[in-house]
Amino acid sequence: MESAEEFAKKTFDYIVVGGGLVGLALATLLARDTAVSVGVIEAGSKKDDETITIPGMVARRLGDPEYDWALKTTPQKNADNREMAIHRGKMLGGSGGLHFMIFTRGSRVEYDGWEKLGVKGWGWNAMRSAIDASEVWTPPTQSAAAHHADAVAESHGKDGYIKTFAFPEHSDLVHPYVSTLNELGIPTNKSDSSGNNIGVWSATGSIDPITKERSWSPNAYYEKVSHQTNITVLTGARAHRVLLSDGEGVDVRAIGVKYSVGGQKYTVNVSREVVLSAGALQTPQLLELSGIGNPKLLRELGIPVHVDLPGVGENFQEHYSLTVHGELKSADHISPEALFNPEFAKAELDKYHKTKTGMFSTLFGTFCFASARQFIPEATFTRLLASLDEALQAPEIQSSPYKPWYDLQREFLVRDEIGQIEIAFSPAWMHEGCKKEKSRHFTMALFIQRPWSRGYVHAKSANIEDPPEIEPNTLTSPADIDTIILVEAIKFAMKIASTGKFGDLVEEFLVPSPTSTDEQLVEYVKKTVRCALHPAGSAAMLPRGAQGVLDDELKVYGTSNLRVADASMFPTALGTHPQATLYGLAHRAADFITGR
Ligand SMILES: Cc1cc2nc3c(=O)[nH]c(=O)nc-3n(C[C@H](O)[C@H](O)[C@H](O)COP(=O)(O)OP(=O)(O)OC[C@H]3O[C@@H](n4cnc5c(N)ncnc54)[C@H](O)[C@@H]3O)c2cc1C
Repeated sequence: MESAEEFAKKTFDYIVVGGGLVGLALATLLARDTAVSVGVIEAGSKKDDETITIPGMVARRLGDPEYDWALKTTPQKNADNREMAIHRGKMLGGSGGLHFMIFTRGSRVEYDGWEKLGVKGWGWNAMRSAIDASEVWTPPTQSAAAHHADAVAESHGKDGYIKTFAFPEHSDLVHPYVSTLNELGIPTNKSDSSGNNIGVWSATGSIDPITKERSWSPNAYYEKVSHQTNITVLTGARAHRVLLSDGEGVDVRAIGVKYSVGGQKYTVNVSREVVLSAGALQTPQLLELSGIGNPKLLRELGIPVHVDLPGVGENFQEHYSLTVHGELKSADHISPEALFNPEFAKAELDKYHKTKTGMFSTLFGTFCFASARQFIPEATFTRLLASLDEALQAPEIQSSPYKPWYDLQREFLVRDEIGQIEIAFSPAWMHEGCKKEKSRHFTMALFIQRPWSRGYVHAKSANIEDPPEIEPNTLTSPADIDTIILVEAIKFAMKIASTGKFGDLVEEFLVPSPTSTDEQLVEYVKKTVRCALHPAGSAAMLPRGAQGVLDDELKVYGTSNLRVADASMFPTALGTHPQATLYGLAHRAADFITGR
């Protein structure tokens, strides 16, 4: 690390803005060639305390301004007018330091779907190789494999960077829970990373199998090159905009980056390329502040227009989630809630330090990805499809630049290989405002995977210090399909809790009330739905005429040497947790940039 002044004196071959999950991995990959110089500008600082590294301590820094940008959406008119929290990591490694470590891939058909939207070379085969290149997988323990963790070596990378290992500890509720899902027609999936994540399985995490610590960009990538003199990471530095050369009628060129440290402003020059990796909420803001975006919006903010690109900030997609809760007949099972007892927590922490086992060495993650027909009754599904098809005839959809996306969404709704809903099972009571010492409860978190609601992220002013306007347009989908999917998912969760071996263990379903009418469930959805913290798509890789911002090689249209490499590039949300895809993205970006 060096001073802002020294950094500003250099001319780097490559500058990466945002040393987050993708940015820091990408900078490392570029710096493997010691003949080139790489500069990274990261607003946060280095964080490697136990609240970040220990799996069982996840979520402790959510909302802490030292670690979290703690952004908020605008009030969501279809969600009880609530502003929703949208946490983002503010540290070297980005949101990779706040996340819950679930490392899983999307389904083959979804990556192939990106290609159907008009981007070439991003199908499953290409993404699979890229994710393989990022991963060093260790087979699960016998116990984890017996609890349905992926044990298939062919589905994983072996010689990459991020260490992955199935979460080692599991609740004794997993077996009856999985048995019930099987009874309800959801198969056990032996390898969720194989290109098919449908079914029920226990998660692999980005966790070091030996140290049982978080494996992420700072320790898995950057540590490998941090001793080299050709990479310089400036932390605590806020990028304000990319400096562009003007060229009438030709592509503009990035020539440097303006940034500030402690209120002092600097510029740094670049000779080859600038890559924006500030994440799906801040990259569109930086593009706009640099004069790339919708000219009308830029003029309103008093920003000179360099590239007329109206797709910047549009196409914003987010998974939404809510939780449902029930009570078990017996308290006789392992629950992370036990950690609310200070004496037990201290003993567990000692155990973790000495043996790297116990509650702090793990997260409890058993997941179910279900296609629409797996959890929505046939008659309801038929009605839903009919009203959706009618809504899709609306002129604004038929003439929309996103028409191919609507067609893809419709195709994916009826296909059985696509997860429309994710159910994350936890042997704990995670309901707001309730007693935390209770330990005879369970929670199912329900995540919509292919949201039809689409919003935007835009700069609110020409000042980078003003957070962007984040408008996900929650629950504003054609035929109200997002709301209906969540309502049906709640009913399915209630069915799980009253069926088979798991149902036998359940005392009662508590929240929402199992006697709720459909109208009451809609109210529950509106009152409790929240961002699932997987924002994506706001500087999408799509054809320029379809509101695209990036070409197939992640280059910003209308520029000759400015790329985006972060979750903004998703052409459409994927039905999975994003980190595996994003590490794969870092490898693809490095290959494009170096011409490999
Ligand atoms: C609480 C939580 C739980 C999650 N759980 C999971 C999970 O279990 N599995 C999974 O796959 N995904 C999970 N995710 C999502 C995952 O972490 C993100 O999708 C991923 O980190 C996005 O990577 P990124 O590189 O696009 O952005 P980020 O990792 O957010 O990186 C962006 C970086 O840019 C920096 N930056 C922003 N603006 C500027 C500026 N102007 N100047 C300089 N630097 C700037 C930021 O400080 C940050 O370091 C979770 C996310 C959160 C918040």
